[in-house]
Amino acid sequence: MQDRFIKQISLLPADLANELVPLLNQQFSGHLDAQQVATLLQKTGLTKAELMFQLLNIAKALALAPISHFYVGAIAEGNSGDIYMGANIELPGRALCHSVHAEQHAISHAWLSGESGIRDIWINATPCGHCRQFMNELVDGGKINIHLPDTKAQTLQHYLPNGFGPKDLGILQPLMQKQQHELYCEDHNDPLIIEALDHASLSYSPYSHNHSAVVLEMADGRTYSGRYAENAAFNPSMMPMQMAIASLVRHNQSFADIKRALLVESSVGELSLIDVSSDALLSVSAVPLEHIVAEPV
Ligand SMILES: O=c1ccn([C@H]2C[C@H](O)[C@@H](CO)O2)c(=O)[nH]1
Ligand SMILES: [Zn+2]
Repeated sequence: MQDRFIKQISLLPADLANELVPLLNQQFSGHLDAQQVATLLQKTGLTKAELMFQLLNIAKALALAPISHFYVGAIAEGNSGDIYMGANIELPGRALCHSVHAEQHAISHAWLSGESGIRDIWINATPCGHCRQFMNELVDGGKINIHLPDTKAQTLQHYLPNGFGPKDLGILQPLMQKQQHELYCEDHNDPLIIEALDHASLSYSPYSHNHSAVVLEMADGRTYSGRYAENAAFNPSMMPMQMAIASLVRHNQSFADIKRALLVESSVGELSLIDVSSDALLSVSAVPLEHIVAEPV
């Protein structure tokens, strides 16, 4: 089991802890498939709600909060029934606007894993206004059930009445609906570029058209990617660098092992993420940010 879960696992009921220990192996990165969840329910006799609130203790352990020391965990259930954990991530020494909220982290985790929508989300603290707005960008966002400790589950619509969302800007294909914005670049031989182009084509940037993605490559050759996810209210948008860093943290990798970092963005966007991405990267690594501007196919 990974060291980061040792303290949290001791807070769980013994039979759940016994079932979880083998799952929290070195490969664990906050994902449990529907079958694993069903097995945990069956082996422990817990209700779904009881299990999810217990699992938030594990999700919380994925946090990186050097500024607030306040640990938030979230678990998003995708349409497939698989569950995706996330936790808040604060970038050391950087502006607070670089932070990733637990809800954004869990949702981006589900999106990167190929989910087409979120049905339910469990959070150990009430979602802030920024997260309510972020969730309102999702397919059927208003219908997502929000589960908080000691509170009746309510929809996002309840927590964000009269919400502003993509429809207000004429966007009818919201976040997590399949995007396809193929990009082209001369260099076909660099696997990092190919991976970044693939993710950029799946990015969600209906407002600026800056289809973009970041890939971080580690010393052992593993890669962690992030796609740009815009928001109708602009400021709650999630940057591709933050999404890639969140993925790296979830996989229990060390920033010191980042060997290459690449940002690919579309030439037709109204803006560039180069400076904001470099600033975020610099907080965790001295590796220079490689930058490619790609043409739409
Ligand atoms: O809805 C919320 C509210 C706060 N936080 C995080 C952000 C920051 O890291 C810390 C303090 O606000 O808690 C979340 O993750 N979700
Ligand atoms: Zn929030």
